[in-house]
Amino acid sequence: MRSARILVVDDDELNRVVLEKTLSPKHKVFGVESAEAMFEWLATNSVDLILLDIVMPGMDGYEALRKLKHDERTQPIPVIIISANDSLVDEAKGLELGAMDYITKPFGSAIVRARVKNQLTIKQKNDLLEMLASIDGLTEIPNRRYFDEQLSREWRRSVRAGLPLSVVLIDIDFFKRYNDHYGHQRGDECLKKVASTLVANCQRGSDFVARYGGEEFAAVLPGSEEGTAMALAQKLKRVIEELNVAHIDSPVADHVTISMGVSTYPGFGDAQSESQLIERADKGLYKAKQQGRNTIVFFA
Ligand SMILES: Nc1nc2c(ncn2[C@@H]2O[C@H](COP(=O)(O)OP(=O)(O)OP(=O)(O)O)[C@@H](O)[C@H]2O)c(=O)[nH]1
Repeated sequence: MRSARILVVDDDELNRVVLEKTLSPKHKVFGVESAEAMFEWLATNSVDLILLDIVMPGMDGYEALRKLKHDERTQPIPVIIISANDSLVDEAKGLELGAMDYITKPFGSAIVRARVKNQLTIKQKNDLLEMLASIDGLTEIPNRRYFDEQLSREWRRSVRAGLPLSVVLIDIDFFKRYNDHYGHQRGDECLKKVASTLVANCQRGSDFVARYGGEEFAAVLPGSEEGTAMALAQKLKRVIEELNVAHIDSPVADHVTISMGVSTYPGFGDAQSESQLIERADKGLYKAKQQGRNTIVFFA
């Protein structure tokens, strides 16, 4: 098992030190003395597992657990309660609130190590499943499911922070003709090449590209306004042309080209939801197709 990042939340310094000794050096262990300090720490740090005490001054462990499980950013972090409260009622309450395990104090080092190992194994498997469920099988880039989830997250973040968010819908021109002419297998190869080229050229900050549908891709550009999004779309158009993948049956060029629709929030006719943002990019893409393909249209 790889080394994990573990956060110990306990007001008793001795407990923190003992747990750190128990789990180091195999794992990187951090300690904070209160639930409030935990949330502060989590705002800027990532962690694989939390060991949480219940009775603490200020916010208690149950309240902290409830809060952790209510926030989509901290909800997936497994929590093991380590508490001197040894009644079945306490244990049941902790598990019902979403803790993965409950260890009573005084604890034995071997038990702590074994239970931590179990939870980390489960987390690793869950992370792998989550990753596999988010990847498109053919192109090995993020799939539609990942796109929908992330766009929705980025949308909320942009609205909250008052920051722009752009979407680019990308469609390979005359791809049916490509398949018909070169065969489905070459079609698959072409999709893979286009996908990896789009991804390689869309790496800034939290930008990402996903496979949106058959021969459609979508780029999400958090923090980018119209000008930046259009500049990126121009670049994507150029790099796909530069791939120079032969497409002799295409009426627009002798190589593979793409058409794009771009939309930005906030725009002139402000989108009220992420689906409206996509709708507008889709209208842009439709216009780009109408205008003869191998082109980009911004839709406000
Ligand atoms: N090889 C391959 N082809 C696919 C895959 N997914 C979708 N397609 C094909 O993509 C083609 C899309 O065709 P259309 O929607 O008519 O679009 P188009 O031919 O690109 O035409 P325009 O978009 O109008 O330029 C269809 O022939 C699909 O069979 C895939 O995974 N592999």
